[in-house]
Amino acid sequence: MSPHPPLLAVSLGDPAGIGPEVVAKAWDSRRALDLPPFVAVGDPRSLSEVWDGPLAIVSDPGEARAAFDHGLPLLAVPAASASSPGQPSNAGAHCSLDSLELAVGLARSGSCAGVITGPVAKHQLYSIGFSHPGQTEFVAERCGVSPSNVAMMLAGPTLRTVPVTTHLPLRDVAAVLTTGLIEARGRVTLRGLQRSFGIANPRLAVAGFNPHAGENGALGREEIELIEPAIATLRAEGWDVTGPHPADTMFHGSARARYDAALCMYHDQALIPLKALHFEEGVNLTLGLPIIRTAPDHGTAFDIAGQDRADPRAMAAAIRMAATCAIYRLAHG
Ligand SMILES: NC(=O)C1=CN([C@@H]2O[C@H](COP(=O)(O)OP(=O)(O)OC[C@H]3O[C@@H](n4cnc5c(N)ncnc54)[C@H](O)[C@@H]3O)[C@@H](O)[C@H]2O)C=CC1
Ligand SMILES: NCC(=O)COP(=O)(O)O
Repeated sequence: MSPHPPLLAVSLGDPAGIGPEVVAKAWDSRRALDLPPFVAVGDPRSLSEVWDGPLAIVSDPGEARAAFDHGLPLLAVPAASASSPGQPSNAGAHCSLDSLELAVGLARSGSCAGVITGPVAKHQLYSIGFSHPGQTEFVAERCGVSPSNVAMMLAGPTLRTVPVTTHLPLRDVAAVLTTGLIEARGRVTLRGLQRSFGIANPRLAVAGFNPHAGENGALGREEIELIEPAIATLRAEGWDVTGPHPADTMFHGSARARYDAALCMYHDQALIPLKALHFEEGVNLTLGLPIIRTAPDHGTAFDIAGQDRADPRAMAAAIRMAATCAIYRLAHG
């Protein structure tokens, strides 16, 4: 890490999930993993339920840097009622949303150099009136960016994927896919590869939608009618874009070596290969924002919460990636 690492904000996510545990374990490993300083944002009880380490309650993020060596700095957002690990509640969902709001605000105001969001349960948030598909779209809205102009990138050591459509029923995907949306996600991805990863001439591989990328129209016409025109436009803008590729053959090792990111048509097309290869260290990164936002690739894992079984490596990778992007942006604008 750089000699002056940036301070980051980390929301704990749902207090009944594994977010508090993986954030605490990441802090425990801060020296071994050379993590930058961060301030956690969330419910103090959710941490003390699962962790015996030292908490440093702070009232201002400015206090966090000095506290970080000796205790996990926490901006407390107490839940209205205590929640037990593995047992989500409305109070916990409200707390996760308030923590997200505060942590995103710290990044937007410049008090922190970026935000890492802990896992939330989408169905819990929907049940308290959350109207965004996920945290990605929430953060975009808070930053004044249209959801179609951001991209959810899942990044691991040998693969980066971006789904064009995110959280919607599979049967609705074809109706939502448009050439304009594919182009927009492709453009955000290509610029993000330049801006956040320092790849001067990024290569984007675009997946088909149907089996065998439509088999020349015999197995579906989305490739011909929607995807090929989007690829042609991006190429005409000068980008290195290939496809549409049959999705089943674009993720093996030698195929992955031919591109910097894969643009996929729907959630599972992008997330299955990433999690199959890199579940333990996968990072979810939102491209196209004025701020830096990352998250671990996993969810709330209510099935193991409170059992000391949660692996903190994806959270640590998300913290590290946010710091790397912040340092890169500081140097290159
Ligand atoms: N960024 C976010 O906020 C995300 C939130 N979710 C939410 O999480 C909830 C649960 O989703 P699932 O599909 O069950 O995915 P999940 O990632 O929570 O769990 C899937 C499986 O992986 C295991 N697992 C997950 N993270 C782990 C870790 N760090 N260490 C060890 N084992 C781990 C779990 O125990 C479970 O068996 C959903 O409500 C979903 O909305 C899911 C993905 C991302
Ligand atoms: N499956 C990825 C995921 O759920 C991440 O969503 P988001 O809350 O970061 O938008």
